[in-house]
Amino acid sequence: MERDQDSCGTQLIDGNGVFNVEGLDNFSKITKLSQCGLSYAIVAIMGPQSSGKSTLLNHLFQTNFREMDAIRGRSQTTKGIWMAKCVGIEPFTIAMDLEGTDGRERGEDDTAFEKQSALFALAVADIVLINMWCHDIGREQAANKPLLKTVFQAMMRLFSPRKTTLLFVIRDKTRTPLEYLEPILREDIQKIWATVTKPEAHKSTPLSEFFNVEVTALSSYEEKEEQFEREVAELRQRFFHSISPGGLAGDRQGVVPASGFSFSAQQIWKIIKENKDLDLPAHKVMVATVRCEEIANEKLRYLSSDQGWLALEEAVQAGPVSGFGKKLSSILEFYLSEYENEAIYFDEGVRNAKQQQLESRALDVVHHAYVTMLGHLRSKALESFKTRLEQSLHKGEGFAASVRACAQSCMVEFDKGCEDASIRQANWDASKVREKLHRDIEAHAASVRSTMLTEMIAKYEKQLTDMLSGPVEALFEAGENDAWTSIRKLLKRETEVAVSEFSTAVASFELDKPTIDTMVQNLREYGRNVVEKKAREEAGKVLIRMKDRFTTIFNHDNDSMPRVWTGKEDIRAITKDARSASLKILSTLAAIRLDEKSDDIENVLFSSLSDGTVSVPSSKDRSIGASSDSLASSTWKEVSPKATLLTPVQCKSLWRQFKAETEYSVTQAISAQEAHKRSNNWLPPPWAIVAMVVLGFNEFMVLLRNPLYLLVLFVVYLLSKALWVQMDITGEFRNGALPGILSISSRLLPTVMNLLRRLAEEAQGRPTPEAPMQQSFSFQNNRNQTQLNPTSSTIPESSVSSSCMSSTDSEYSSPNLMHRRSTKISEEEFS
Ligand SMILES: Nc1nc2c(ncn2[C@@H]2O[C@H](COP(=O)(O)OP(=O)(O)OP(=O)(O)O)[C@@H](O)[C@H]2O)c(=O)[nH]1
Repeated sequence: MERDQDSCGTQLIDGNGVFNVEGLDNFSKITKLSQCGLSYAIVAIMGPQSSGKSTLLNHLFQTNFREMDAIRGRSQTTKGIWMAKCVGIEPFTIAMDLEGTDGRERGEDDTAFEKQSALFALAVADIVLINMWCHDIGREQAANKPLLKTVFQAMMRLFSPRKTTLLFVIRDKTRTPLEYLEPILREDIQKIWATVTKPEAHKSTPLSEFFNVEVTALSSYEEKEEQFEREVAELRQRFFHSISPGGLAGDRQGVVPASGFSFSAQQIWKIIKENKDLDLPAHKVMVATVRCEEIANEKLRYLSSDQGWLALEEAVQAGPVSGFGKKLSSILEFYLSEYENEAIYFDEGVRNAKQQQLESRALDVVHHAYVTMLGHLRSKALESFKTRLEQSLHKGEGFAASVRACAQSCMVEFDKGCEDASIRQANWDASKVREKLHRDIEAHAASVRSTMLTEMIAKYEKQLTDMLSGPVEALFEAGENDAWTSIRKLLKRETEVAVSEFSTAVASFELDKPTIDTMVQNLREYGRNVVEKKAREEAGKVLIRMKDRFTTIFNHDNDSMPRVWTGKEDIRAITKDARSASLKILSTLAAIRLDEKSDDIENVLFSSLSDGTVSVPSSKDRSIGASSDSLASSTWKEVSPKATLLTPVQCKSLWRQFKAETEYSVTQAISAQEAHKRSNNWLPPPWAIVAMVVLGFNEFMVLLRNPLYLLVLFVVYLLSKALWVQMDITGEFRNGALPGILSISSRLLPTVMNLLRRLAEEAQGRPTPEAPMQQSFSFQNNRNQTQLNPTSSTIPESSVSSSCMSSTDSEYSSPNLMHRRSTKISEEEFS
């Protein structure tokens, strides 16, 4: 039983020729046959039925094949083909017990299975024991002759010699020594070999090329058991290291690796059963193909479920993995070497081809992880570039130099990462990812450069705006003769400063010259535009500027002191000066003069307007002089439309509006002068005073003698004084006696009533409501409304009539003076 367990006896093919696939796989698994590589041997035994084959194998290899019970007589015990592991023999040796030949059980003519099993034994076994009775040697009708013929013919169908060892075991040897028997046997063998029909290629091939022929003789097991045992033990020794050079199967050929034995045996038997020719070399390639494929698939399956690989795959999804290439390489290496170890004994061509396939498929399995890894390396390098560039720029390094240095270090870092991620088994190309990184870096650098340049340009533009806007406005406000000369100088100076600073700053970007030139040109144009814009703004406010200038000059003396109209001032000359200064402002703001080109605007304006031909039409003279025709145009001579701020027509209209709105000031000044003169002459003439003293002497004395009269007189005085103050009698008479009397008469009754009501309310002790204040009409200086839109080619005539007074005009806005607004000043007073 123990022996049976060790040898694992299994029926390989049953009596009906059915191959026991499961049994063979089980046998291979238990005996670990598949791990033997080429280091295994197969010994088969064939011979007549009941010739003691099973007995011999069992004694020789400690197997447990079924033996016939001697007492029951010679009948067939072994059906089909059995196999068992030879116990204690090195290397691994399989013993195959074949069904006996010429058996009565299958009938005389049924030799098909005999031939099939003989062919199978020759195809798979390295050593074939031919069991024969000693007494059959030399006999013409011996049972072994058809057997040998069958063997030799089968060998011809294998296509190639395997150098199988045929060990003739002579059973029940007689006293005739082996030395005499062996030549006879060999002669018999040669004779049979000669009679076998051979293919053309092997017609003259000697037997020795196909077979190693060995002969041994054993004593009868039944009669001389001890001697049999001894001789069997000696024979057993010959099976140790049988496949080594010099061993029984030392020069065997076409061995199928042990892991392919099961499949090979199945296929061989299948071909034999189909009665096809058995091409062993082709079969070997076929077995190699199938087995290598199987091994490769198995390794690929193991790789896909490898814990190390799965962990690495998961880790790389989350981020870059240090030593990625090394780890992956060793995992791949492990499975590829496993394949190599298992497939090493198969056909080299097939093995290598399958190995390449396995490598390629294994690389396909892991490639996505590599791509992910490269993606991480790329984004990491890009982020690193961004950070380093920011730091470098923060330190004040030049832009182009920073980009170069950071890009270089990041590319080096990426290359190192790629090197670390690369695997030994593949020469994967990271150049596309590298190029992408390069492009990303360049795109980022371009974006930063663009932002920085935009900021820098904005900074210098702001600098220009700050340096030009205020001073230009001040120069326009000052209205000096050389305003545009000063503006040109200012623009040139500030533009040069900005351009110089900008050029220094932009140098670190290492831009090409045309680009820098364009930027500088743009900056220059920007400065110019600032001035032009300011000029247009000022042109829009020209009316206000003119009025301000007029008011300033008209209301202040040469020492900038407010003027008091005493009657000594030459209002005509002062008005002319003030209007000239205002006209000068109009001339300055009529056109942009940044190109140092001379123009005739000032002359035209002065000649057309300052002589009084354009003025508020009066009843006396509504005609427009011939010289005003020069302003009936929408363009200035020698000034481009682009540089025109105020067209001649606009200037004319503005001047008319200006004059209309400043007339009031002049009128007020004249009135003030007259009033001043009158106020200095309010006492009656001396003769009237003397007459009053002489004629009123009696009344004066009466008053002195009667204090009641004095009291009444005092009350009358108080009332009169109150009325005087309340009604501003002096003010009312400032514009003449008749208007004064009319005004006082119309207001006298309400004023008296008002005074009485207030006195009554005070007598009752109630808080006195403020007397209704005289409504204050003030002409607010609505500058915004009067701002002129310089882009407009024409000024609506209606705007001329709208009042646009400066702040200083408010002094003329008291209600009692308002009605005088209608007073027309005669043309000769101003012209
Ligand atoms: N004369 C003689 N008989 C033997 C010898 N060895 C075994 N026998 C006997 O021969 C008979 C058949 O033995 P097996 O070993 O079963 O023979 P076999 O060739 O395996 O028989 P099959 O498998 O049926 O073909 C048995 O009764 C054995 O005792 C021997 O050396 N000489």
